[in-house]
This record gives sequence, structure tokens and C-alpha cells, in this order.
Amino acid sequence: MTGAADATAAAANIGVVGLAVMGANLARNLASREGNTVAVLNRSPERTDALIAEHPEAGFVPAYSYEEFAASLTRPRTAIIMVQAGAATDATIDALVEVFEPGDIIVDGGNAFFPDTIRRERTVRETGINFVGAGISGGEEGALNGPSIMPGGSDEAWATLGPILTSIAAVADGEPCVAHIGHDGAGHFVKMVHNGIEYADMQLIAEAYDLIRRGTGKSPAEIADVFAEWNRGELESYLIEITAEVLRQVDAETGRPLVDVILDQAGAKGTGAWTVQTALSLGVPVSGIAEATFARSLSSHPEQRAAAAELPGPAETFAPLDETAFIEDVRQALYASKIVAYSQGFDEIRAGAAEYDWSIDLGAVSRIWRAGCIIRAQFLGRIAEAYTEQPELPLLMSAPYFADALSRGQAAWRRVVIAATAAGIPAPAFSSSLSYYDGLRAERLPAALIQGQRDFFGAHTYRRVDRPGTFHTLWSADRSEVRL
Ligand SMILES: NC(=O)C1=CN([C@@H]2O[C@H](COP(=O)(O)OP(=O)(O)OC[C@H]3O[C@@H](n4cnc5c(N)ncnc54)[C@H](OP(=O)(O)O)[C@@H]3O)[C@@H](O)[C@H]2O)C=CC1
Ligand SMILES: O=C(CO)[C@H](O)[C@H](O)COP(=O)(O)O
Repeated sequence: MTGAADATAAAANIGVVGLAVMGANLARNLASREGNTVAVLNRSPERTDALIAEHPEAGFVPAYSYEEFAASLTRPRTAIIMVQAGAATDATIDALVEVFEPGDIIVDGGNAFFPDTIRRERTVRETGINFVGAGISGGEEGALNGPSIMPGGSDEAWATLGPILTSIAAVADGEPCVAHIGHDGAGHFVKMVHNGIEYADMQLIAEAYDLIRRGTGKSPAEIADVFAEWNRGELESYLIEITAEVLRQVDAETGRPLVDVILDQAGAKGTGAWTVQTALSLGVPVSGIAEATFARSLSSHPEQRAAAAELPGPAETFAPLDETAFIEDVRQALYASKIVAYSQGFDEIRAGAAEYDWSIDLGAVSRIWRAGCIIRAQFLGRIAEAYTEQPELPLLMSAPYFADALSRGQAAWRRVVIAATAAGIPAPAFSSSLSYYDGLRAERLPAALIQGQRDFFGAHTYRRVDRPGTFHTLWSADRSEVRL
């Protein structure tokens, strides 16, 4: 294919709306597959022109209005939207609905909040147009070479869309990293949790880096070597790999490690917060993901950090006696905490599936995350094995492989949390993951006392360990117990 085709004739079998980093690269990925001709549209025409000029080999069909875009697509029309989540997505869907016809397919490939996808699917379906909310992960490189794709939507839409999404997805062990997740918002729900896990993974890696740096005084470049080494073992993953790259980078202007000149305030576009908000509504304790999300918030309050800067820390400085042993402890603590984060994330997907009546195959989710996406890792293969062996596994971290890994790593994990606490080095994700682990494995929890308190001040009742029924103590009277 060479050059841009004429937009006035129906020449394209698929279209992309939104040509920023994700849309442009996804459009190029689509165009590179045999038999595809891709129509492209962007709100600002300059972006369309730039894409056409930079990639004549893609044979894009440029459109400068929604009418032109619709006319350029063969029927049934299929358009993938890659614009900002929220109002921009609604505006784009509304414009497409005006020019599309029953049977056409609109795919939202952005990071939409799943309740919005449920609402949009319902509204668009009334027009006879199919609407598919599809989570797409992999960033710029994944969009171009093969992302992990998590489509929701109807079976009918999947029948048409499946082959084209399969053709552009990443491949892991010969399997495409795409699966029909479930109807309406299921795909965006799973992508949301993917991002929540991504937040936890990133925070855990950042805590490991901070502990090693402050504990051993190693330079970022030396710590890059540690991460590169870790990437050859059970922690092998894209995020560990890029961490080494980032730590090795030197700022051209100052000659300092780049990580030392980047402002230490982490941004967030919302998917981590959605994961936590949703988990709260579902009653799923995703404490590692929550700590990771809050850690970004804490970093982004410079005025509060300045106000707290003079508060006292521990009297003694931290200096491990054996640096090599300490780094190995941090590695094991990172792996154990990572298991907790994934276990919590998969719990949330299971709870979401039950709440929204989606039939989500957790094994399939772990398989499509093995390549293409930001959390891709060797580790996902282990999760896939666990769900293949036991599809109804109640708790991922109780599967034999993970239970064994936690058992092997827990002593190191505890030493790291103790060291961090004693040294005054914040390690919220490491610590909360360990507390979660201890909380779940505890024979008795102080929740019994909370039930007693609730019954005392609000007659909220409690159940007993020794017989069925609901009970209340007459706290304000003679303190006898009544069975309700
Ligand atoms: N960046 C990433 O790594 C990833 C991003 N995503 C998701 O993919 C989507 C696209 O991301 P990305 O490529 O980073 O781009 P952005 O999220 O930065 O969105 C920019 C695009 O949105 C368009 N846009 C903004 N407002 C409107 C509007 N009111 N009407 C129509 N179009 C509008 C812009 O058009 P214009 O050029 O005219 O401003 C541009 O094409 C987002 O939902 C994002 O969350 C998913 C996975 C990874
Ligand atoms: O979806 C993604 C990767 O999977 C995006 O990169 C996402 O925008 C990252 O989130 P945040 O900006 O909140 O860190």
C-alpha cells in the first residue's frame, strides 16, 4: 500500500478516531496487517496530516469530518476510538452515532471507567449500532507492535471484531493476547484492574529502589545492574526491565542520574483510583493497590511534605551489615508483595464478575496479560497455570506455587519491613501487603472486638463462634445476652 487513498469512496475496512500516541500507533499496527485499509480521523486536522505525512507506507484514508469518515468505511463499519476518557469519549461516540447505521460497530479502546461503558453500551445499542468497550494495554510500543486487548461487548460484535483484534494483538507462546472478556463493561473493568495492579507493581519496585539506595548508598546506575540481574529470575517483567533503563539514564544537561532530576511527584490519570473505589464498593481488600495509589497522592502534596519535613525521624541511620543479603531480602520482599497485589487484583475481577453478571475466565485474563501489556511478566504464566489447575481457586496466593513462594520469602519480607520501619524509610506497599498476608492467615482477628464495639454503641448485633444465630448484649441494662 502506498500513499493516502481517496476518502470519498468506501475504501477502508476499519477506522481509528483519535490519533495521539495510542491511536496513531494502533492505526499503523492495523495498516500493517494483510488486507486492512485504515481510515483515520482526529479532532485537530494537524494530527491527521502529520500521521499521513510521516507514514505514507500505511496507505491511510484520511478523513476530516465524521461524514467523510463514515463514507470512507465499508459496511458494516468498524471504528476504534482512542481519545481521552470521559467527555471526549462521549462527544466522539455521539458524533459517530450520527453518521453510522445499525449493524456498524463502535469500539472504545481508551481507558474508560466501566460504569460509563455499561451506560454507553446500553444507549448505543438502542440505535442498532454495536458498542464495544475494549481495554488496550501496552503503551506506544504495544499499540504499534501488538497490545494486550480486553474487549467487552456482545457476542455478535465479538464475532465480527474478534479476527481483526486477534490480528493486531501481542502473541504469547503462540496464543494471541486477546479474549472476549464478557458483555458491556467487562473489558474495561478488567483493564481498570490491570492498571491497579500496574500501580502496585510500580510502587513496589519504587520502594525496592528506595530501600536499596538509602540502605546501601548505591548509585542509580549500580541499582540498575541489580534490577537487570533480577530481570533474569522470577521477577522477570517489562516493568523491572524498564526500571533498569530509567535508572541508568543520565541527564544530558546536568550529568546527574535522570531519576535525581525528575520531580518526585507521581501523576495519575485515574484508573488506580477507580480500581480502589470499585474495590471499596465490592468489599474487596485491595490494600496493596490502594497504598500504591495513595503513595502517588502523598508524593503530589508538596505543601504538606514541606510542613512535615521537620518532624522527627528515627535517631539511628540505617546501614545493613551485609549489603548483598539485604538486597536479596528486598528482592524476596518484592516478589512476595507482588504475589499479594496480583492475588488482590484477581479477587476484584472475580467479585466484579459476580456483581455485574459477567462470566470472566480468570485463566484467560492471566494468559492475555503474558505479553503486550505493561504488567507483562513470566509470573503471569504461573497465574495462568494456577487457574487452569483450579478454575474456582478462592485465593490466588493459596495456589501451591504461590503459597510456596510466600513461605520461602516471608522471613526476608519481615526483615525488610522491620528495617524500613526502623530506618524511617516509607514502604507502604511492602508493609500493607505483609499485613494483608498476616491478616488472611490469622486464626482469629480482632474483628471480634469491633463487632462487640458495634453492638455496644449501635445494637448492630454479632454472631457467636459456638452456636448459630444473631445476638445482642443489653449493654445499657443488665448486660445479659439476647438471641434475636
Ligand atoms: N498513553 C498510554 O500509554 C495509554 C493510553 N490509553 C488510553 O488510550 C486513550 C488515548 O490515549 P493517548 O493516545 O495517550 O491520548 P490522550 O489520552 O492524550 O488523548 C488525546 C486524544 O484525544 C483527543 N481528544 C481530546 N478531547 C477530545 C474531544 N473533546 N473530542 C474529540 N477528541 C478529543 C485528542 O484530539 P486532539 O488532537 O484534537 O487534541 C487526541 O486525539 C486514552 O483513553 C488513554 O487513557 C490506554 C493505554 C495506554
Ligand atoms: O493504561 C495505561 C497502561 O496500561 C496508561 O499508560 C495509563 O494512562 C497509565 O496510568 P497513569 O497515567 O495513571 O499512570
